[in-house]
Amino acid sequence: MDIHEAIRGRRSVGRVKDDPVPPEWIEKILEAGNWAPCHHLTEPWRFFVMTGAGRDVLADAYADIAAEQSGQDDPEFRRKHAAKAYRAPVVIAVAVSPSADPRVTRIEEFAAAHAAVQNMLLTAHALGLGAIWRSGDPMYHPRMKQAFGLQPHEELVALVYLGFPVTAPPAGGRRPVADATVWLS
Ligand SMILES: Cc1cc2nc3c(=O)[nH]c(=O)nc-3n(C[C@H](O)[C@H](O)[C@H](O)COP(=O)(O)O)c2cc1C
Repeated sequence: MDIHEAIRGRRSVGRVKDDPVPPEWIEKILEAGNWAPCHHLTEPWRFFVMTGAGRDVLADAYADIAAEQSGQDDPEFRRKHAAKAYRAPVVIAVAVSPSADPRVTRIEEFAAAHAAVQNMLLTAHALGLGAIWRSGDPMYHPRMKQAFGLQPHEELVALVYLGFPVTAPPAGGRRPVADATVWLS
């Protein structure tokens, strides 16, 4: 797929089938993330690939966070929130592990991890998969960090849900790029 076609044709696809995604496709998506640019070659991204029961880690965290925030803890309530983890057959949690090197600017470590996510979304799209970058308040909760064994200085930056799309997404839209651009010549 042509790069411009991939960039413009990629859409956030939230509704995907339960069908499994071939592991080699997942590897391809991870490989794309791993080739993102990064200042000082820190490669600060970390990937947690959840499939099948591996998604229970995320489900339990969603349920615990919702229970803590609402004060409700009945099984039905927990199940409803846990269900979010099973919206796709593959969920890849992307974290950033910022380097301690004094030359490194923390915000740039996040920039690199975000670039990794975009590489992954584009690769998923080029493979014909549907994918969506999800965050949401629970992603930033300490319980979510604990779920993936992150250290205090590390953060989750994305929960990438992916699978085979149920339907083709509607065409996207953006304002004209000129509206976001200043030419200095
Ligand atoms: C940092 C980030 C976080 C996002 N979090 C969510 C989310 O929690 N839920 C969601 O439905 N979409 C989320 N999105 C996807 C955006 O809603 C989506 O990219 C936007 O609507 C544009 O649609 P498109 O991706 O199809 O072009 C997120 C996107 C980014 C970049």
